[in-house]
Amino acid sequence: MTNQNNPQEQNPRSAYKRVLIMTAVDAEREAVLRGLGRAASTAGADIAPVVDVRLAGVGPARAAASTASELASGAYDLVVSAGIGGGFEGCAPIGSLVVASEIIAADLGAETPDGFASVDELGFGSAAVAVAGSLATGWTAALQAAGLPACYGPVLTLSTVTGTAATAKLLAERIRGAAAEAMEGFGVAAAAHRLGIPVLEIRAISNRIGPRQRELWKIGEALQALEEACSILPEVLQT
Ligand SMILES: O=C(O)c1cccc(C(=O)CC[C@H]2O[C@@H](n3cnc4c(=O)[nH]cnc43)[C@H](O)[C@@H]2O)c1
Repeated sequence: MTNQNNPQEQNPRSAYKRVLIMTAVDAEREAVLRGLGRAASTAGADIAPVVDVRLAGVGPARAAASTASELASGAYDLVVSAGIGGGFEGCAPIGSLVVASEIIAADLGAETPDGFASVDELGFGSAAVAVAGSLATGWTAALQAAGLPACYGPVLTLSTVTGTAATAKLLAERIRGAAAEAMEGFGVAAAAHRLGIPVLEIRAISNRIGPRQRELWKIGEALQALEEACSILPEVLQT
């Protein structure tokens, strides 16, 4: 992170001058800030982009509205949806990180007698937003190189946290390779996409997706992983 007074002059070598990170809740925001703070004390921090971390609120609608309002300043050239999330079994264990390869509104569509039909199939736009691909793969590789368990795969956005094995199975079957779910990514991405601003999503896994067992969520572990991931981000943005 750099001083925010004059970003254009302070980071001439970064492709991204000013980055907006949106988190749902304050505990996530604090974890992101701790990670960025660690990055600020490492070599190269003088050319790192300016990063602002703002609250999105919980759920895609709040996230879209909050992100659109932040982006109205015209100051940002990259947006990141960051926070904790649920991990699909066999893909993303608790404490690991998932960098989105695609951000998918998994419940945006219609139930039909033949199963779920997405908005794409219904002819009302797309339920997927593409991410800044090389940045996303670069972040994943940097996380892995730092010894952190990280994978690259579709991250689903849902307005309702999945709470049964049956729904988890349906989602995994419907969205091939689905790695994680959370509640804000598509809202953040929709706001960014509308303005043509590249977007990323990262989720630190606090719980397994399936039967609801809130008492087993490892939020502290996930927030620690989120902090680690964000300590690496400025370096990734400079390469
Ligand atoms: O209680 C706490 O200390 C605390 C700290 C940080 C975050 C929370 C939340 O409950 C945030 C809710 C947030 O988490 C995402 N999330 C996490 N797991 C899932 C999931 O399995 N399915 C969907 N979303 C999940 C989601 O993005 C929420 O906004 C609490």
